[in-house]
Parts: sequence; C-alpha cells; structure tokens
Amino acid sequence: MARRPLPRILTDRAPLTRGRELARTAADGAGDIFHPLITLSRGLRRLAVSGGQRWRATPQDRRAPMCFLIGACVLVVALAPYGPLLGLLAVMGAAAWAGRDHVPAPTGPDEAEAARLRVLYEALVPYFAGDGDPEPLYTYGGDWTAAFDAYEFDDDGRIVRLRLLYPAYFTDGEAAARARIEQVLHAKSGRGREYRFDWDEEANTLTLAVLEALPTDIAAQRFVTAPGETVLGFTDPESVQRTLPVTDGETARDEPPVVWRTGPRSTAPHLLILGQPGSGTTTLLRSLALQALQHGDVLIIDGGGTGEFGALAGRGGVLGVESGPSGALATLAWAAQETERRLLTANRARQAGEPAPDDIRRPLWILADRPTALAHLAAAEGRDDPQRLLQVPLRHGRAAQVTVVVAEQFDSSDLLSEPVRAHTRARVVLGPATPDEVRAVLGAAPHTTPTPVVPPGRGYARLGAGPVLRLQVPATPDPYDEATGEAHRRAVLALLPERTVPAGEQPAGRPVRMTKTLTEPATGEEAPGRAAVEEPTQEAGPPSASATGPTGGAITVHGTVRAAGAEG
Ligand SMILES: Nc1ncnc2c1ncn2[C@@H]1O[C@H](COP(=O)(O)OP(=O)(O)OP(=O)(O)O)[C@@H](O)[C@H]1O
Repeated sequence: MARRPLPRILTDRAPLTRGRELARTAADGAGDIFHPLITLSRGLRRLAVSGGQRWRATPQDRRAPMCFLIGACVLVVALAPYGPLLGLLAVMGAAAWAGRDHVPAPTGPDEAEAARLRVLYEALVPYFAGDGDPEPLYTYGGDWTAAFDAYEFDDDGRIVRLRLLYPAYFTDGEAAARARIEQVLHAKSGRGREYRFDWDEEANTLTLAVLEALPTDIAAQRFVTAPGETVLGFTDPESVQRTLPVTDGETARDEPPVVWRTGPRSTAPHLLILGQPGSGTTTLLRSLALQALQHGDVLIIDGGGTGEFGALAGRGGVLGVESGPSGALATLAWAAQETERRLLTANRARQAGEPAPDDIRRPLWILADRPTALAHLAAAEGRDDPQRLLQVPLRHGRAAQVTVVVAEQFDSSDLLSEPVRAHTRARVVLGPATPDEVRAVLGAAPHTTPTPVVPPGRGYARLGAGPVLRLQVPATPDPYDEATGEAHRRAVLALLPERTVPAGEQPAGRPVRMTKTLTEPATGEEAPGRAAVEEPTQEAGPPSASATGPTGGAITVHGTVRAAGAEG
C-alpha cells in the first residue's frame, strides 16, 4: 500500500520557524518598549514589600506615631505648590532605582579556570591521599572545591594565588615532603614565575602566591640608615617590617630594604657572597664599599684583577686596592695586626675604666673579591694563601669593629678557607641557583621557587639564623666602565669620597704604583688608627710590600691600581 503524504502544514516547517522568530522579535520589541514600565512596577513592588516588612518590624506602640508622621508628610506634600506632582516624581524615581536590574557579580571560576584547578587537585592526589582515610580530602575524581578554599587568577587565566587544605597526617614538618608538593604546584601553575609557599602547620593549609619581580631600577644612593647598618639590597614588602625612601633622581618612593647590621652587637658580623660569573657579586661589594666609606675605612682585595674597583683607589677612607698576591698579603697582614691592636687597646681602656678611644671605634672594612684567585697566584709564587690572614679579622673583628666581606664564584667556593666559611654568618647568593645550591650556601632553602633567568644583582640573602629573603642589589656599576649608563655613572661618582690623590697626577691608562703608609702607634694611647695616604709615587715596577710588627712602626703597602680616568 502506497504511503499517503502528510498534510503540508505538518511537513513544511518553514512557516513554523518563521512564526517563532516573529514571536521572539515581537517579544524582544515589547520588552524594550515596556522596559521602563516593567522596571517601575518591579520597583513599586519592591518598595511595597520593603515597606510591609518595615511595618511588621515596627513595634506596636510606635505604629501610631509612625502613621501620624506619614499622614503629616502626605498632607504637607498635598498642600504644597506642585507638591503632588513632585511627590509623584519622587515615588517614581525611588521605584525606578529600586526596580533596576541587579546583575549578580560572577562568582567562582570560569570553565577554563575550574579545569586548571581540577588538574592541580588531581596532581596532588598521589601526595595527599592516605591509605585507610575514611573521608579522603584528596581522591581520584574527588571534589576539588573541598580542598581549595581560595583562589585568584590573572587576566590570562593563570593562577596568582591559591590556598589549599591538606590532611593532618601529611608530613608537613619534613622538608622533602614539602619540597615535593611545592615542585608539583610550581610545575602545574606555570614555570617562569616565582612563587612563594606559606605552610600553616596549625591550620593544615598551604598558600601559594605568585611574587612580583623585585624592582631593578634602584641605583646607588645615600640610604637613610643608622651607623652600623648597611643596605644589601631590596626585598618583598611582606618579608621585612621597614621601608627606606629611595629616589630615581626625580620621584621618591619607599622600598623594603635588607639591612645588615655589623659591629659589636651584630650576630652576623661578616658576609660571604657567592654567585655565578656576571651575577653581580663585584657590584654588591662596590655598593657596600660606598656605604662603608660614610663612616669607616675600606681595604679592597681585588682577586679578579679586572680593575673594577679602580674608581675607589686614592679616595679618602680607601686604605688600599690590592690586586696582586704580595700586596694583598701585606695589606691583610696589616689588617690582622690592626685587629689585634684594636682589641688590645680596647682591653687596656676597659681596665683603666675609660671609654674606648675614637680611633678603634672607626669601622674598618675588608672587602675581598675572589680571594681564591689570589690564593692560586700566591701558591704559584711560593707564598702563603692570603685567606689565612683573614682568620684574625674574622675571629675577632666583631669586637674590634672590623668587618670582612668575601665575594667568590660558585665554582671556586671549595677553595674558600675554613675560617671564611665558619665566620661568615651573613650570606648572599646571587644569580641563577637551584634550591639545593641556595640551601647549601644559606643553610635554609628559600620559601620561593628560584627562576632560571634572573637580572644581575638578583638573589637571596640570609642574616644569621634569620629567614631567607629575596634580594635585589642596587645598581652600582663601575663608573669607569664604558658600558655604564650616564645616570648610574653620575650616581656612583656622587657617592665617592674626595680624592686624597689628585687624579691629574696620574697619566691616564698607565698602571701606577700607590704608596700608602698605614701608621700604627707604639702605644695604644695616641693611635691615629687611620691610614695616612701619601702622595702616589710614579715609579713603575712590580708590586712589593713590607710590614712591621703589630706594636709599632709603619706598614708600607705598594699596590698596582688602575689609573683613574676622567670623571664626569
Ligand atoms: N644590581 C645590579 N643592577 C644592575 N646591573 C647590575 C647589577 N649587578 C651587576 N650588574 C651588571 O652586571 C654585570 C656584571 O656585574 P659584576 O661585574 O658585578 O658581576 P660579577 O658577579 O662580579 O661577575 P664577574 O666576576 O664575572 O665580573 C655588570 O655589567 C654590572 O653593571
């Protein structure tokens, strides 16, 4: 039997679809036309509902006075000229306001963000799931919303903050267990950014936060610090409780510093800086030298021999810039004797019931850049390791106001002497370093994830047993380096003390020999304490040194320094 076709109205769907579209368009148009009326009526209804609620909430005894007040208001409005019209406008206005659409603020993550959080949750399951837990917080295919109680995303949909709960049986006291979780979160939240992990062991919560890059635009300048305080660099605002005003020449702002205290009350009186080549260790030494020269004297051992301290040579307070083994040995021998002299003088003064004389209170800084390179050269010449002479200042420098700072490259750190390792309780690591390398130097791992690429002067600092702080050293380049920008060059030159050796007396570009007489008193009483810098000698030849004993006489140190170029 042939099939009978269905009636056209049932098979032809075009009129039906057209009808639906027409109806939808008409509804949209009506919605637009009647929108004000809809808003007003919704507002009037909301006002009525809220008025009813207020009436019901009003105690019985206050309803009569309230009625009277409302009646009086209505009467005043009715009798006032244009009162009813104004009253009507006011009611309509209030209704329009009350009836406006409240678009609810979007809450919760969108689809992509939820997917990211789910991935993070699933990645953590193997570490946080516990066998035999009747109600596991972390389980395959489980509910991530129960584990993650706060999260924040940036505009690109990447996590910038996450707080998660973990089971109480997770071994959060073990560094290895923590490190595993931090590694997973780091990898899954996006590499190339720095994260901080805050473990709250009491509340069993872990907070991950993406850290802003530290400012790299702070140049050398006079920092507002007390005597005995030195700025190593700048860090995160939440890591320290203090800020310092800094300026970029035009605008001033406050930045959180890493302040290192030296002197008799310091718990970390000597500093060791380690870093990769080019990470900024010499720059940090230069920055420390400029700050130290405000209140003290500085001796520089330039083991690298690249002349990067040439701008300091011949300046007031700079007792020497030594780049050869013999000069370094003589200078350090003097420094060791000076430390002993200061201790003896202080002791005598204490026994006599007198205050310590001024000359032993002036801080003396020994800044040694790459001393292991000098050790190698000294050994080749059959001489002693200059580091051995650092032992006395390192051991007794705290009481004698002698501060030692040693900067060395990672690959030569095995050659550092035992006293240097043992007595440098303030530590800085600069440049790219793995968490294990940072832990090996600072004695504690950072709470942040080091990034593989960092700007020069970026690293971590730890003062004594304090926390590990992120650090950005202020830009303090060599002002005689041609690559140095004009602004930075001027900033550094402005901080240099006056010359005690006129620059014009030295032929530019030719190595010159400086003679410095570091005088010592025969007795501790009328000790000048500070080096008297003689005029430079123009004689050429290899560096040589001679020194007398700690009880008197003069120590003459010859050192080859780079000839100073013209200043801007
Ligand atoms: N804090 C900083 N801000 C800006 N630039 C810096 C900073 N520290 C270092 N630099 C720049 O990085 C380069 C290397 O710095 P520096 O010579 O101090 O490194 P280093 O660790 O001593 O390396 P090397 O031993 O190879 O000389 C220089 O051009 C210097 O100007």
